[in-house]
Amino acid sequence: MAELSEKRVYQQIRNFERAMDGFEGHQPFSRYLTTFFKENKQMGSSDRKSTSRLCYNYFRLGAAAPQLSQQRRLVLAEFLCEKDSPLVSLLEPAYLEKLGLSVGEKIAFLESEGLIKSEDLFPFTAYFSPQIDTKLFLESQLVQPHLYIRIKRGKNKIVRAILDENQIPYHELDDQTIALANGTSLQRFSTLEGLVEVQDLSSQRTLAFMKPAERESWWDACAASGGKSLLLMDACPSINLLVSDLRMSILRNLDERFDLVGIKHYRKKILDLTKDPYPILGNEKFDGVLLDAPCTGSGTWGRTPEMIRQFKTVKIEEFSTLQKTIASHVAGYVKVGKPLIYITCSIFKAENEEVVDYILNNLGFELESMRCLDGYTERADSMFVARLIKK
Ligand SMILES: C[S@@+](CC[C@H](N)C(=O)[O-])C[C@H]1O[C@@H](n2cnc3c(N)ncnc32)[C@H](O)[C@@H]1O
Repeated sequence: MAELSEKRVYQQIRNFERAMDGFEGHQPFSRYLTTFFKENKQMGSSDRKSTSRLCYNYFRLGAAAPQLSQQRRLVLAEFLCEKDSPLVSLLEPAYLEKLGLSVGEKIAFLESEGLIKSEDLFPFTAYFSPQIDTKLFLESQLVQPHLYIRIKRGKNKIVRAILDENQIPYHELDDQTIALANGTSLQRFSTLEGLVEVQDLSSQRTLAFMKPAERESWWDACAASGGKSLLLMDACPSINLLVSDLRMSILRNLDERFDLVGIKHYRKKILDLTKDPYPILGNEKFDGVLLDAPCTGSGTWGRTPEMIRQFKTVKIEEFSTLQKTIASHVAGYVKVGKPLIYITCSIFKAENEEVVDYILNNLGFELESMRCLDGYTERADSMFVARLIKK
């Protein structure tokens, strides 16, 4: 390797170490990195890119190879995540010929060398929902997910024209779903405003479980910035919708997004569903209730791999208890014969099947269908969705 590029690799490692040293885990790493770059104006765009790449690859190693130094772990992370790596070339040239192997083959190689245990890449496999394919899931954690967008109904042609005109590469999954390279910045294209929503593939697929009908009344009980509500209203704009969340500030973004796509008629309430909502909702009943519950988010950590080393498993039971409490407070608001749609972006059984069991055994529902949406096979998030019918 040439002198200059050797120097450059060591510089990249120093930048990586500085960025990692300052990260205390109190905020998402992406937000921390933005501040870090602002405070380090001497770093040019290629420095920022390489620092970001090395840090994210490092996080993707999860808890694997704890016996090694940070720098050795970084070499393994680069080896697992990249097909081409100046850092591997310099520090572990013996691995070079194996860089082009598939992720699964590379994991097997490092295991055979006694350097990692594959389950340490994501050390919570014992908690998985039974439908999760552990091997595929572990491999997927080493690959950056795609950015998915949902196209507003009927706007496919114009959106494709805008993407083509601006030479943005994309892959079309169907009329409304497009995959883009992660990091594609769509904010630059104001003509796309109101025509597309950033929404992960699995999140889009929850619509198949909603099956709304014209003019029905629906309640999105944990609406946040409105991802699921927008999906529902796009499919069936005549729905009479109530959205609620813990605080008004959480729903502010929903208002803006609804305004952009022209949704004007909806009701909004502040509800803490650890408490009985009767004082606010009274005897109202809905044709459909969406419960997109607060959860660990474990199905989305391919986008935030820093979570793997921060996460404490006691959280799983805490969320499971919260989910059951919230479910018990929304259950009474579903009309007989109508659905409660229970959704999480978790891959943990205690937040998924166990909560469904609780609902079935205690809250007067029968199960129509449930599924782990295995986004890990399509460079997407993984989610869980169940459609339960009120008896
Ligand atoms: C997974 S997010 C919802 C995402 C949203 N449905 C979407 O598609 O964009 C879960 C939401 O539950 C809300 N939440 C958490 N605890 C709650 C509680 N006790 N009562 C009501 N909502 C709660 C959170 O504020 C958060 O916005």
